[in-house]
Amino acid sequence: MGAEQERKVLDPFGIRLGEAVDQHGPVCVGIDPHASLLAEWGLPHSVKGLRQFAEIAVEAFGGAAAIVKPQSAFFERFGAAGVEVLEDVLAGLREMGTLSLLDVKRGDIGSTMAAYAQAYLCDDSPLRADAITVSPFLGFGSLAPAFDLAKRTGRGVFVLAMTSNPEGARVQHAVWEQDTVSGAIIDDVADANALAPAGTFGDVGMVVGATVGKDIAELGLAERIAQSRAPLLAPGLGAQGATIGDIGRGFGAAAALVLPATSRAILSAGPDVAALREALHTVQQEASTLRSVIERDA
Ligand SMILES: O=c1ccn([C@@H]2O[C@H](COP(=O)(O)O)[C@@H](O)[C@H]2O)c(=O)[nH]1
Repeated sequence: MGAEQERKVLDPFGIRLGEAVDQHGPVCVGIDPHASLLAEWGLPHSVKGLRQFAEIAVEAFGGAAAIVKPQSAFFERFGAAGVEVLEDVLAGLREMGTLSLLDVKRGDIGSTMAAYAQAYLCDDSPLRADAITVSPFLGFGSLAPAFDLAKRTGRGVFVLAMTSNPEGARVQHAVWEQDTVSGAIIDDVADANALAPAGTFGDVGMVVGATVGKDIAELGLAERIAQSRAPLLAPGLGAQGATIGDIGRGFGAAAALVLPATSRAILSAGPDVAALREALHTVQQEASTLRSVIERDA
């Protein structure tokens, strides 16, 4: 993408995401360069190995997935040189016209949150992504600087609501003023998306693990999640044990908003680019089948 095109004001994130999902299906594939995957791919555990891994992943997934989610931690662990590779991953996806969701799970007091927002959501930030993950556990209101900047620059923010790990429930299912913490976050996100045009995703998404379908049912949250209009990043497929079928069974009315997300289960098909694309395609077909069933039953 040329500099001229890059300066163009982006359409709202929710609209761009909807178009990408229509084109490629809803699957979000992760770029998580685990030490074990570098070894499996025959790459050295070094910045050079990280770069090769990242270049192969961008080649495989760019232009093939609706949205690609690099996990910042696996780049940060190599220090400044690793972060430089992450910048190049984000630039590579941009050049290929593929949406990026940087998984950084930021959250802090408002004034510091504003600086995090500038780091990832500004048009001229070297680490800019189309969307980032954020943590609401310093209070939902503390995330306002990220929502504001994302809105101004056509970007998105995914708020942790019901995470895929078993430890999350202790905090997220806690009850306060007769509602669960997750329930309150879901309603705050719904308010943030209140002005989204009908029939589109809102610009504020949520993280709701593919593993938590049973909890959604038990806590009676499916309808409230569906009302939020939030695109739902649903990690947990494959390596964490969840299946596309679990989403179909557990998410009820909210299933239509789900972006099933997986990293290791697809990356373990590498380093061959065609094999990575094939692994992605298999998950995309399963997710598309689920989508057709949901649309048929709606
Ligand atoms: O609740 C959450 C939030 C984020 N993640 C992230 O997604 C990927 C999952 O990787 P797999 O290899 O498919 O297990 C990883 O980057 C996590 O940090 C999550 O799993 N759960």
